[in-house]
Amino acid sequence: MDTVFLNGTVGAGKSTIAAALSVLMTESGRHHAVIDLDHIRRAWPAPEGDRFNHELELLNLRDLVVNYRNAGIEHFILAGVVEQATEVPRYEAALKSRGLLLCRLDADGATLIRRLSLRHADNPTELDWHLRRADELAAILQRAAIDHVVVDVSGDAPMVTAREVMQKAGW
Ligand SMILES: Nc1ncnc2c1ncn2[C@@H]1O[C@H](COP(=O)(O)OS(=O)(=O)O)[C@@H](OP(=O)(O)O)[C@H]1O
Ligand SMILES: Nc1ncnc2c1ncn2[C@@H]1O[C@H](COP(=O)(O)OP(=O)(O)O)[C@@H](O)[C@H]1O
Repeated sequence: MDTVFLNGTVGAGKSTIAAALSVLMTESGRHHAVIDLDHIRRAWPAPEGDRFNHELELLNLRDLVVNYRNAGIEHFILAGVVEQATEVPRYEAALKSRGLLLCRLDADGATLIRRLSLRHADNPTELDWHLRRADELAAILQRAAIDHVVVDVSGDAPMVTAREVMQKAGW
């Protein structure tokens, strides 16, 4: 297993847990990289029919991974969204992965509202979009049921969740 893909709805804590995993991997001396997929698909405009710039994200990932692997990186921690099973092998190919754990972070509705309200406190329009998308995407991900493991993140501190994910990945 060389990759953990943190999946989950908007505000579930993907970026936060990715950072916590990085701390644990550093502590145990393992070469790794964190790739926040939101960052490598943030471009405007997005093409018709691909509003989240998914194709550009995959192209960017493939190129980044070449550089990371040349630099000796052996483990990848990704934070992003996978809605469909057909996308998993596309990520594995872009990563040239020897095993990918798709791990969904699941938070209850009240937790999502609390976290998003804090994160978007300065922008009511953005908060409104994220709250709506959080519900919608949570339902899509639950219905799709493609994740290898689902970890509840409603109560725990990020490092506690990160330890649980490390264990599930066998890292
Ligand atoms: N299918 C799918 N693929 C990728 N990303 C998805 C998807 N569905 C929702 N999201 C989440 O949408 C949030 C908004 O992203 P952005 O602010 O970059 O908006 S946009 O891409 O410009 O539309 C951003 O959430 P936050 O990271 O919480 O802001 C994305 O993670
Ligand atoms: N385990 C946690 N406990 C408390 N707050 C958290 C936890 N995980 C995430 N948060 C907070 O919730 C918000 C959303 O987390 P973030 O990592 O940005 O989610 P995502 O990447 O899934 O959109 C952030 O403000 C973050 O600081």
